[in-house]
Amino acid sequence: MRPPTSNRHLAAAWTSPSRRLTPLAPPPRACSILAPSAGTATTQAPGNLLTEPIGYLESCFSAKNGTPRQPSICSHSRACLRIRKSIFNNPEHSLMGLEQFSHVWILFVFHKNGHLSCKAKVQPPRLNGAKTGVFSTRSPHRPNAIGLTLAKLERVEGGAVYLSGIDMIHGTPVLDIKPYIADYDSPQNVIESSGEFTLQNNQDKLKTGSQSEGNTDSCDWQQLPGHKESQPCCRSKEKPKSPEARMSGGSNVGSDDAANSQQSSPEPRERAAELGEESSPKVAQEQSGPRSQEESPSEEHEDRRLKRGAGAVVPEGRGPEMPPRAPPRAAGAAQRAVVPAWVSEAPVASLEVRFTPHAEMDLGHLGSGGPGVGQASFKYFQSAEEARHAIEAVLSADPRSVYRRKLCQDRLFYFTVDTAHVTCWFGDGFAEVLRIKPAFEPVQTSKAAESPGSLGS
Ligand SMILES: C[S@@+](CC[C@H](N)C(=O)[O-])C[C@H]1O[C@@H](n2cnc3c(N)ncnc32)[C@H](O)[C@@H]1O
Repeated sequence: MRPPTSNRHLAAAWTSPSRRLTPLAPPPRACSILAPSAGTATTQAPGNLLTEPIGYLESCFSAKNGTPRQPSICSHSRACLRIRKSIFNNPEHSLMGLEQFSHVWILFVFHKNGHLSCKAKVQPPRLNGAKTGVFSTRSPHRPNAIGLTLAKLERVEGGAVYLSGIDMIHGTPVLDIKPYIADYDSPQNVIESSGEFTLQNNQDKLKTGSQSEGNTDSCDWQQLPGHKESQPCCRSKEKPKSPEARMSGGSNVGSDDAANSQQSSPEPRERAAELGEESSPKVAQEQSGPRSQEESPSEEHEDRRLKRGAGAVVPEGRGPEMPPRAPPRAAGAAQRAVVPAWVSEAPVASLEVRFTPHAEMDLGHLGSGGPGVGQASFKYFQSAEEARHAIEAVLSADPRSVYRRKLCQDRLFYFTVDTAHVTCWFGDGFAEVLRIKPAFEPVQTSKAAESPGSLGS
């Protein structure tokens, strides 16, 4: 039976690593991605989406639950991507020069979306139950289940790329890697450069495209009634760094372009960085007043095939729907990345994170491969302290779905990071870690010696 949406195709297609060049059902519009098949001259009919993962991510997060909602939440989260030999006979050739960049964009497939419907409106955790259009969010549940993450490039080794600050789970099919180049990828720097974008055309972009270059961190991805469990959201006590800040502190040398553009980092970008949205062009709403665009009541029941384009309407993020579009921005605004108020002033506070003495002890044992732990130690973290930071970062961002946050407050929450299986509960304004046990099935890396845990800092 043919699944109803291309999303279903996309997610299903990548469940099996052996699957190659999967044609998706022709969508109503032309779209094409050529698969980077080694030496193959690939042709395709318009409307077919042909992709082949360049590799499958080895990540310290084994499941969606507890995985940060954006990469900047947890700087210690690590992963490794090995370029497959079926893509390039000599994978290392394809990575030549990449080590000169400090950050990379990772394009990937949300292959574990689970339920495969795609709604026009979603409920980002940051909105605590309010809805907004899927394209104004970073929800994994989108017409094409493609994710975009800006990760720190720790090092390149042969045909493998070692990353940190990631928000993808183990086994995620990766479609592409691109270097982060601030001059190209940041509105501020686009304007300052003498490249192909001018102030004027950037302003035009902002005016015409103000609806939904999805740069919100939304996460829940709670797709409305019936969908019980969703995924984490992102606010963090751990102060995430902008790409620029991270670059300047990093050991990698950025490109000239990237280096030049590190010097200016407008305040809105810092805020965006906290949301993991640090460097894609932002053309959302200004934080000044809302402007309504009504939608028909029936729209919330429509899936992606039925209707697009109408903006969601939200009274300051408190109503059932999201804030509306902002009025045309002033000329100066084009020089800055802008995000809606509901992103920068989300109603969900970051949490204080506590560890019970028992949990502290567990963590110590796990880090040292101590009693009851067998030979398990961390594969990605370099120390118990690092594991602790990562757990704190994940929890302070309140990884619960809106459903859990509102209706199951007293339930225990579990997640796994690296080899640590964490049990905690949430109280008013805090999360408390109760137990940390070795995960039964620790995240595997293909070679212990090449574990991202051995990354230099
Ligand atoms: C909100 S998305 C954001 C991803 C990316 N930064 C973006 O903006 O497209 C991150 C969440 O997606 C979920 N996730 C990560 N990898 C996934 C995968 N392979 N399949 C399905 N969901 C995934 C995790 O729950 C994680 O918290």
